[in-house]
Amino acid sequence: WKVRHYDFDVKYMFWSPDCVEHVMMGINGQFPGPTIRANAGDTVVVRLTNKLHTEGVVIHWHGIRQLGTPWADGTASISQCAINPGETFTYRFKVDRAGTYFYHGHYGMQRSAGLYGSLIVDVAEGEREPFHYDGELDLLLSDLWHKSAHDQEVGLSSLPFRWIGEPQSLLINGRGQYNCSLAAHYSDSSISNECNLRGGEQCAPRILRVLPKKTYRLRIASTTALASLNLAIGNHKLVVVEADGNYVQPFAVNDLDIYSGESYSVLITTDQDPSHNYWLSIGVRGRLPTTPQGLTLLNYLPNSASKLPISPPPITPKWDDYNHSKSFTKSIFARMGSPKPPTNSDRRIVLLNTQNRINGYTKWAINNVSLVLPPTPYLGSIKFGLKSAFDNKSPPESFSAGYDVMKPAANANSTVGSGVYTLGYGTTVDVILQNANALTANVSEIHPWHLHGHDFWVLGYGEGKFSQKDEKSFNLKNPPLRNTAVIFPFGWTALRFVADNPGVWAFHCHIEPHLHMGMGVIFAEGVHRVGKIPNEALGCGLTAKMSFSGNHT
Ligand SMILES: O=C1O[C@H]([C@@H](O)CO)C(O)=C1O
Repeated sequence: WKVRHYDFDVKYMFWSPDCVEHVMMGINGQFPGPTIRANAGDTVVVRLTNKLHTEGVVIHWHGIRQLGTPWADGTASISQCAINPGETFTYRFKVDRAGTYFYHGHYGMQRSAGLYGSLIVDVAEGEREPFHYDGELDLLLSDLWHKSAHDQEVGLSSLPFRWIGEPQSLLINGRGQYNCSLAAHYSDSSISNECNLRGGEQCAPRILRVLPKKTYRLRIASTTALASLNLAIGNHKLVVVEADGNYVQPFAVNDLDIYSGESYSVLITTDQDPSHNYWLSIGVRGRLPTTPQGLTLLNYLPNSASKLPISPPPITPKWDDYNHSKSFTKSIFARMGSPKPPTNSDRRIVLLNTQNRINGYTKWAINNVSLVLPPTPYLGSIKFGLKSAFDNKSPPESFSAGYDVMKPAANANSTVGSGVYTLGYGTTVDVILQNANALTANVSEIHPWHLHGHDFWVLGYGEGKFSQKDEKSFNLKNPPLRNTAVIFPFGWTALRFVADNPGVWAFHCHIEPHLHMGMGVIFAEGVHRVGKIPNEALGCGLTAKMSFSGNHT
């Protein structure tokens, strides 16, 4: 087992991810940030230096459970204090399990500003993956706005509310094309001018070079701020083998849906006519898209990459074809031999997802509470018993039985809050995520929910309001283990996990503006078992005052 050292300097820089120059957050002068690569069992050490002039920063290691190191989860106000300009914080954590992961900012809307990169964990040295492949291609998917993340944030927090709208570009490995199209050549394309790229530009696509008659593993992760995506490669089947760092029962599809916060590995076989190249396309699902597809080429060597495919890029399924999405999502099962869930749970928390207006401001609320993060991070305040650091009243376990999930919310009793769900250490917890109508009649949106510190089993999905009898439909035989699960419009999703990782963990919608508008909850478990929190994680709020008096050990 090795220790993998990285030095990350975060700063703003000019960059042209979609051929238009923007101010982006970069790491070591790169966008996206450098790829972290390690083997299962290794320790990753990242010395993060904040070179922003006027903002704090943190980085979350998405999909890494932080067993025994909850202070390294990289969530401002939850696991640590934001790192001040000029300061360095060292993240040290074990990557205990092979898989496809990524990292991203988790303070304000810094993920939207471009603070992200890939984190890939190979199997331990001497071990083998349960499937064969000859080569690997890594795809980190994201979306880009021409409005700055600050501008977006102010709009979301203003009266009247200003929504961020749809992204201007979709990016593959941080590269997209706003003012031209790689596929203009095909008559039905919406953008008519062909890109004139030589390959060295920041917005030139990363060509996927492959040899004929081989098998490749595509590692795909989505760190979009908003967009749900569908990915397809002309003429090629995708065999799904991994989801969120867990092996799944392999299944073949023509295209795959990926929501923000999710990752997949798919195997492709380069068994098509080797005299051609093929398109890989991504397009928006679940919201009326105004964003052109993101494109790159699957380049069969030794063909030139400038040889365009003979057919246009695969067409993204219609944005509101939810049956297509559901059929994909419901095809995902754990690989044989994966850990099974406990047969019963100790507690069931039902979380109603509503869009609300609170004092005129547009918010998202969970059981009528819209999350606001406190100035003192929970991990320190709970460990040291600083009760005044956040709302002591626990948030509701459920919502009123009479609530009509098919109608816009009556907002009378919605509030903002910073309360915590305290989970008994080692108990089995079920969470039912209940979707509902948003503020506009007959509208219910997709929300991908991401849990920190854990994987959960996805026990099932259903339509309408969850009821006790739906429990009978739970899959306890081979439910997939994931860290992110979607709720479909007007539906529910049932999850189960064991609260056995001492720490304080965010559970939230991975859509950046929705989290910012309060769409999340906080779980705390076994915090008295947490080891020594590094002082640098405690230097703000009430824990900072405490460290002056020197009484924390
Ligand atoms: O949170 C959101 O706000 C807008 C819309 O509901 C109001 O403008 C939208 O599409 C969201 O997802």
